[in-house]
Amino acid sequence: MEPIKIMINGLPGNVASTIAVHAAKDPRVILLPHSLTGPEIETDQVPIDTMMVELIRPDRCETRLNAVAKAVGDFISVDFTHPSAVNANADLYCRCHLPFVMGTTGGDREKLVQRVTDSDICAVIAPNMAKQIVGFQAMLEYGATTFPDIFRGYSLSVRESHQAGKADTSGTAKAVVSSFNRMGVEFSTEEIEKERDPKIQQQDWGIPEAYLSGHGWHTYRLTSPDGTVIFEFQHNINGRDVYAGGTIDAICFLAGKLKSGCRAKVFSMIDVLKG
Ligand SMILES: NC(=O)C1=CN([C@@H]2O[C@H](COP(=O)(O)OP(=O)(O)OC[C@H]3O[C@@H](n4cnc5c(N)ncnc54)[C@H](OP(=O)(O)O)[C@@H]3O)[C@@H](O)[C@H]2O)C=CC1
Ligand SMILES: O=C(O)C1=N[C@H](C(=O)O)C[C@H](O)C1
Repeated sequence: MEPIKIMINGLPGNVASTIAVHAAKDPRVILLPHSLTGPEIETDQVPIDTMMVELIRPDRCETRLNAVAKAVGDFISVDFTHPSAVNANADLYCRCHLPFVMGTTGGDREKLVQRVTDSDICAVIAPNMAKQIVGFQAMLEYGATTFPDIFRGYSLSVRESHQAGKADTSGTAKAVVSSFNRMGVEFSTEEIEKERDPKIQQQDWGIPEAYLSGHGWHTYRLTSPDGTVIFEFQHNINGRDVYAGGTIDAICFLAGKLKSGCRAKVFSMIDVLKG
């Protein structure tokens, strides 16, 4: 298969930068030297591997995306930007007929899916690209479908810790809560306990100092009504490298779907893992 051209949006942000460095070395993809960036970014380019990547601020994004598409032909956009940009960026990709992988969390998720199904493109949308976490989510979905109400009456606590700059509540935690809801657990995503204080993260949680600026630790605890039974699920990720493999798999999966003529469809990372 020919390498797939991709644009990684969200540079010089943390996750976009990590994924771009991996992509630049991966023979399955060709990283285009352009990236949509935030309104606050003042530099015009950023080094990734051996290339300089042009940074495109929101006021120029549509003109530049159309110009790049005209110059290089088909490509897949990969979005690790900001929760506040999710719906506007998806709208932009749809208007420009650009299939995309959306790793960014937050925004109006129903509207996001609807926008793609009303368009002539396809997208992979998932709050977590780490394949082992996606596998865990698939197990929970299996449980929810096969044994609905298995945890009815149980109480749930959800605690997540991320770097201080994280703008939203974990999208992964919200997705996991929705599976537990389908297993009969009454719990609202507003009840998710967020930790963003590096001091507490290091002292109370034991998160290594090197990863205070980049981690995603999640603990889900289910307790039976009389307190005699406890289940605890935990996934603790240090750094961001783990998201790169799944993201590049998602790009390849999406390219395959487009080649087979698929349009107006949203896929999850569970679809990618199964595919
Ligand atoms: N699906 C997954 O597996 C994972 C998802 N994520 C998600 O990825 C997202 C990014 O996380 P992270 O890299 O840590 O965040 P950062 O804040 O480090 O980076 C976000 C970048 O996006 C830029 N940005 C803001 N608005 C726009 C816009 N309209 N268009 C393009 N770029 C924009 C920001 O610029 P500025 O500084 O100007 O705001 C910043 O450079 C989050 O939603 C996070 O939850 C993270 C890890 C894994
Ligand atoms: O912002 C992050 O860092 C992460 N965001 C995703 C989320 O909100 O669940 C995935 C992971 O937890 C890291």
